[in-house]
Amino acid sequence: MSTPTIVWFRDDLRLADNAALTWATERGPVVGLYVHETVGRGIGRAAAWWLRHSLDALRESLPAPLIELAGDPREIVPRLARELGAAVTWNRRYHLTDIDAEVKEATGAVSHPGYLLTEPWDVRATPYRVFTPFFNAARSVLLDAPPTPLPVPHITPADIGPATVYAPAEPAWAASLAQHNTPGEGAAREQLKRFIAASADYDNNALDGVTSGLSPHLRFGEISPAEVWLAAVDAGAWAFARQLLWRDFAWHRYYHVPDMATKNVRRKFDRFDWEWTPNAVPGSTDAAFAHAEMDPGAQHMKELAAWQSGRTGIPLVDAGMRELWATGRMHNRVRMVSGSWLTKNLGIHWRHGEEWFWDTLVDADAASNAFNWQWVAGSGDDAAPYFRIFNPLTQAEKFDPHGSYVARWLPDTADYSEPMADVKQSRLRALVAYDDIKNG
Ligand SMILES: Cc1cc2nc3c(=O)[nH]c(=O)nc-3n(C[C@H](O)[C@H](O)[C@H](O)COP(=O)(O)OP(=O)(O)OC[C@H]3O[C@@H](n4cnc5c(N)ncnc54)[C@H](O)[C@@H]3O)c2cc1C
Repeated sequence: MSTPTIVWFRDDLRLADNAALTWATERGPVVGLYVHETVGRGIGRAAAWWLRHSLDALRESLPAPLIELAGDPREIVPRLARELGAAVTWNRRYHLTDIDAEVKEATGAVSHPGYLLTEPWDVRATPYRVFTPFFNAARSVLLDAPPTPLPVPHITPADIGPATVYAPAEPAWAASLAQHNTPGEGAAREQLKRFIAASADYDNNALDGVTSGLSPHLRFGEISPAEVWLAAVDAGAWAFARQLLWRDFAWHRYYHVPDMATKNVRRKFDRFDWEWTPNAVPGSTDAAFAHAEMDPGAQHMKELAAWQSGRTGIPLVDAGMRELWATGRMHNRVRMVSGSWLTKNLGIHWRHGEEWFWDTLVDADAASNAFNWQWVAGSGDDAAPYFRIFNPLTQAEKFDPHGSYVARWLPDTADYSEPMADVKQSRLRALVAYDDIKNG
């Protein structure tokens, strides 16, 4: 039998339109590998839940062994390649690139595109920092040379005996996540089909509007963005297709600004007078927050805890935070409104919000989360201007006019708390804080 090829699965947990898998199949027998990486930022708990089930679905559909190991891929992948006498291939990711470079050097691995519609170095030599020109250029690239998704290949399994499986524990709220989510390639394709049938009604502003619900499927690569893009173009769903390019844009920016999850993109925000700057906390580092060392009695900690648990006294914010906890998802508009409340009205640093979303969103991804938090806070590329502070009361009137979203996630208004901050006063305070840095 010819030498096997290891397909190192990462954010591409699918068989269809998987360039690395197709490439490996054409060479001979295939063995799948997933590494639960212990280097870099650990995956959040809700996303880890999704990942577990997505890997189980992949294992069921992949007609080849799927080895799961935990550790440093720079050690694991070359070792396994040596043991099996195997070649290595993968689909590219746009972060942790130093790790991939080392593994490539050690194994001669071959990489392929497929996580994004466009490569970060392809749309323009000088990367765009503003979305609209990026969108126009990327759309032209995609319309001039439409992507051509690959079919599911005919896979020959490598004969390696029983595959190792590593199964991390489920988070405490997994039962509730399971009620609202179905991970896996089959579910992703079903979801796309359902959405395309309703895509004429796409509206990502109204809180009861139709959206695709595809973000966690795209996050874990259970369906390729190329397949989703072509379905959208076919259906004439342009407003939706435009959102897909926000995803590419966030990843392109993250590729060029890899410390986006910890540092203000617009450095004048380093001087902003946040109530609580993460690296001002004794013992904390950029990589990890030392929550245990903080004073739980401090006002800003109480405020953060109230925001996390949906008890700020602002109905739209609290409904959103409860939706997040119950489902691992949150409507995009409510993400913006609750993020604005935390960073602007409560004056708490955006990294605390980013960290919470990282842990509780099933679609949490390194680029989209950091990019959007900095967008909300005003400190990012093409960000909402700082003085654009969402008023959560008028936002609710406009986008949830019958109150059905709030009623769904916040039915228990009897013991409902008073707002922790006055909407108007806290807005004015935020604007004064911004005045201090705006001309720097
Ligand atoms: C503070 C904040 C944090 C966020 N964190 C994440 C995150 O960790 N992961 C994530 O996938 N999205 C994130 N988003 C973007 C957006 O809220 C979700 O992608 C969207 O709500 C998912 O629902 P949907 O699949 O029904 O979206 P649809 O409206 O159907 O959009 C289709 C797809 O386009 C992409 N998309 C849409 N809006 C955005 C956007 N603003 N930025 C990047 N991609 C976008 C997603 O892949 C989405 O599935 C965040 C937004 C905010 C304001």
